Amino acid sequence: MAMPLAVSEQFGILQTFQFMVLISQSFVIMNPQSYYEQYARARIDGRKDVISFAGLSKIQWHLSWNTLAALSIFLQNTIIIVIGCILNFQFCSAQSLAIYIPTFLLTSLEVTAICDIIQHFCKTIQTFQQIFNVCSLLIFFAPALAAGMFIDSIQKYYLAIFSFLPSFPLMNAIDAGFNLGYFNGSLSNIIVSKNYLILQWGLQIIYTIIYSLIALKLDNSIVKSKSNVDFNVKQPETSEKQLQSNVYNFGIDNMTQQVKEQYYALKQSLHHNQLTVGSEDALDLLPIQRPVPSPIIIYNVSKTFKSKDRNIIANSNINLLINPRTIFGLLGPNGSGKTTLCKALMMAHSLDSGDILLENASIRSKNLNIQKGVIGICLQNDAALFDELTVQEHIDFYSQICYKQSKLNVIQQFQLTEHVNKRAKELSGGWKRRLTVACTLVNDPNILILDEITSGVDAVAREDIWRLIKNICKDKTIIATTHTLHEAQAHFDNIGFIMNGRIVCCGSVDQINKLYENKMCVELRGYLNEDFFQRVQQKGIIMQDCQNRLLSVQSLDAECAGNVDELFDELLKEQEAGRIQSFQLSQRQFDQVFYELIIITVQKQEVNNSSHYQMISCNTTNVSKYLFWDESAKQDVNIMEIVPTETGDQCIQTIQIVVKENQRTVSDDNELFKYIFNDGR
Ligand SMILES: Nc1ncnc2c1ncn2[C@@H]1O[C@H](COP(=O)(O)OP(=O)(O)OP(=O)(O)O)[C@@H](O)[C@H]1O
Repeated sequence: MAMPLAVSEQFGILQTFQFMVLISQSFVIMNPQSYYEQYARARIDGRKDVISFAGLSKIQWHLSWNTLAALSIFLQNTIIIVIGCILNFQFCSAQSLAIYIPTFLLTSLEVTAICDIIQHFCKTIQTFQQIFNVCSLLIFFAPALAAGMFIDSIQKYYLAIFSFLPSFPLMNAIDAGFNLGYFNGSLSNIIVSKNYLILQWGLQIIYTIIYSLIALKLDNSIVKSKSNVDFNVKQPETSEKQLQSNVYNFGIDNMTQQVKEQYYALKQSLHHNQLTVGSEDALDLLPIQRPVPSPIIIYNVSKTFKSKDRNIIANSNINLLINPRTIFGLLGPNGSGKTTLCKALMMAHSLDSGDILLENASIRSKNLNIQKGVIGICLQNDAALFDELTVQEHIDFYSQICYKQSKLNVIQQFQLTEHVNKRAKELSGGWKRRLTVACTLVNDPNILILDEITSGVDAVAREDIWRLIKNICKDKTIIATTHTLHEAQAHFDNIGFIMNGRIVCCGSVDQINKLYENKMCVELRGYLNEDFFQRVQQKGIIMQDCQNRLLSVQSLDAECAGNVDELFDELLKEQEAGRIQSFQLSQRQFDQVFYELIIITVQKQEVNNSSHYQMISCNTTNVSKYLFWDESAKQDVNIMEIVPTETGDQCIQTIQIVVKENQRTVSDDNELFKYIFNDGR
């Protein structure tokens, strides 16, 4: 071994080398992926797979891990020292090696034992890192720096005191002494000459044993292989809806390893992505290959939710063809089945019958490729957002887990720039909705499902959101649900009205408007006599009351055959004659069309072979009585729901009744009552 140079002779190189040593040590201790963090992760995780794989007992595994850990640190430092020897640095003498190498080994054992203790008090890897870093600062660097700074000015024999401290402060003090250029080699001489080295090793062994015993005592996971730690610490708490949203938006269920494995396995097996359809009927209906972009075909889709006492038909024989790159709106009252259909599209539940073709593949083929990366869905209530994450963190998070990443700068596009550092919980409803849509678009899906994305958003923000979506998503097929009729009229290309799980009307906004262009609404103060009605009827105008005549303002519906002018003239004559004080003639609005459709649907006695819908009005008390008491009726009849009518009469309620499949059809209310309640009431 070459003789060490004097400090003054090697100062420049030494400084550089010392700096490297410091950096390497900082890296080991501070880096989140550092060796110790890996160790803690393994400990916190429990690594049952490693244990069973190696066939080791838990304690054996723990000890082997400790030894491996120690060896790894030892190797790292040995390399540094050997380089130092080759470069003939002062501290790399045989004497120094004798101090350092075994000390590093022992120190590493101590540190892993300390990791065990720290991890016991940590619920997450992050907390572990934080505590470990603070401890590192306190027990590694602070004493080391202090010792390094004063090492030349203190009496040599006081250095012995350091030997009685837990050993790594001492060794790091020596390290720092070297690294910072304060130390000139005399300490190693003293330690060796006074046999402090042996004392120090002895102490290190004792400390390691003590730390390990404390760790063993504290840490049940070693003994019971049961961790009290949530390993999924990088993930914010995730609700079922959020999970669905993540899965269906981005295709990677990063919450459970199992799903991830399945995903990759399926991805591989679906390498040769062929069109597959779920039923032979669908095969008959649809050609095998379709050009891209392809329409979405919803064919004969039905879904019934079964509960203990009743079945809810959420979707019933739905058939829709949604052209690519168009916006299709699903409108319907609460509980009509919109969300259920959206969920069917994203394969959140199995279908009772029918099939859906997306991107030339059937959802029944369980071809995960068609959902992952293809469909983006914004569920209601901003389910994809995490309260504690900022806007930027959301985009980063979804960018990390997405299947294919959009080139779009969604933050900019959705004008979220000034909110990037706000947490989701600090955003207003409208901004949350924007962020939800932005998160969905990170994955650049071909098909976008927007379930009531503008609910609770003011009119201006609503327009803004739609303007942005239409601007950004020109090449996407969008299926949107809404309760806002104006929104549907203004922004959707085609609309499907859904009621009681059935599509009752479907077409373009223009087509639907056209159906009603001759339908007028008349509001007037005063009363029209029978003569008036007869007169207009002769002109082909059919009018009827739609509200209570007792009100001073009378509302009437009028269906004109293109002769609105004549109706206006007749009304004017009535006003001049003093029979009415004022009147207003207007075209039926889109929302009135919608409400009318609902009324028509519920009034229409739909009878077909498979199921039968009835609306009946009856006394609430009797309904309740028979609903719950007449067991034989319950076997044959499913009561869907009880909807109070708007008559204001509390004892009259409208109930909707669905007769089970293959029961005989019932043609009128009386017979239905008889059928249900067996007593003709
Ligand atoms: N998981 C389920 N279990 C049982 N019933 C369900 C389930 N999901 C939906 N339903 C029922 O299916 C029907 C349709 O529900 P869906 O959520 O599809 O309606 P919707 O049109 O989206 O309503 P809204 O406009 O209120 O969101 C409702 O009667 C609902 O109670």
